[in-house]
Amino acid sequence: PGLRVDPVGADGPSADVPLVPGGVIRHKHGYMRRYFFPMEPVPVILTDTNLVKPALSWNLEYLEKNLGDGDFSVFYSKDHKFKYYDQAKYNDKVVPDFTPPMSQATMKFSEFLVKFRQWKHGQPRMYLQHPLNDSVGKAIKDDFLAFNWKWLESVQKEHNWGNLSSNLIYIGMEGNVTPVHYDEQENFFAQVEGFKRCILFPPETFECLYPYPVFHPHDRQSQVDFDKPDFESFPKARHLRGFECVLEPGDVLYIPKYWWHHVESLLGAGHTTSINFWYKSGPLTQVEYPLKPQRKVAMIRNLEKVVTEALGNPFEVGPLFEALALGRYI
Ligand SMILES: CCC[C@@H](CC(=O)O)C(=O)C(=O)O
Ligand SMILES: [Zn+2]
Repeated sequence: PGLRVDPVGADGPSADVPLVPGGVIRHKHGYMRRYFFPMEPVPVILTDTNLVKPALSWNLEYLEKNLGDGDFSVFYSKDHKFKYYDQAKYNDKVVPDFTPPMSQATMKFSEFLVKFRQWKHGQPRMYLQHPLNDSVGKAIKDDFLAFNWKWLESVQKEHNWGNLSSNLIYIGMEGNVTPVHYDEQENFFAQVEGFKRCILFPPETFECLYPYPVFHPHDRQSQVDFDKPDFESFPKARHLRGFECVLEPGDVLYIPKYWWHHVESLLGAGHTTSINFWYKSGPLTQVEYPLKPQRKVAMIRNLEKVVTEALGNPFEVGPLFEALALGRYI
């Protein structure tokens, strides 16, 4: 449903090219949305880790049979974008006109599957995102225990990472997008079913992606809309250059802490299933100079928090930093 001839498709009109305002780019497995910035290939995709090898049999039927009858968190979005927001930061005094861009429901996996399978184009899209916890059935537990933990633990030790904080399973519709954002944890992102395009930008891209203020519900998310960029408000977005790859089942992508990433499920390629492995960072090593960009982003976040708390009002933060910098540092 929803796949129609699109005259602006990369290779000209052909059956089943999805109708996307900005046009699409054909990929061997489906279609990718076209964006305004240049990209080069991600240099390294891990294809032989066997990290989630047992999960390569996790098709929807297997999951329905074995995931158990726990509750699952499912997000709904009126468009293709599932932009994360922190419910806890949703404070109408700080952000008076904030409207959550997606809604969340909790349901049994079987209920999710029924809705997921009968989805019609034009209805709100769905994205199941839930921690793998011990409510899952025995078969899933056994598969999970058979993940390549030995390799993962060797990496964790070698890089002095903290503990594994969570494994989330993601089941998305083709064409779903998680807009560009960064996380504060190291992430091994494993693709299980379907094809996911990941676009990465290094941490120093902070100034071209204009993240929301730390107290905003969209903290860590970029204000730049890749489908409709506002170059007036965010002029440096013109300088964006990304790294892209399309993950296939069995591929693992290392998304380092503070690296920006945009993730989309290829159009015309069926649903996607992914599992991520988020690690807390290890103990702070002593500061080394020159400061790494990650360290500067962490510093900016701390400054925003301290100054916002001290001023007691997020709207005074801008004027204070202007008074501090204009004519003195800029
Ligand atoms: C909720 C976000 C999940 C994932 C993106 C995706 O697969 O859609 C991601 O951003 C991450 O694993 O950090
Ligand atoms: Zn992320």
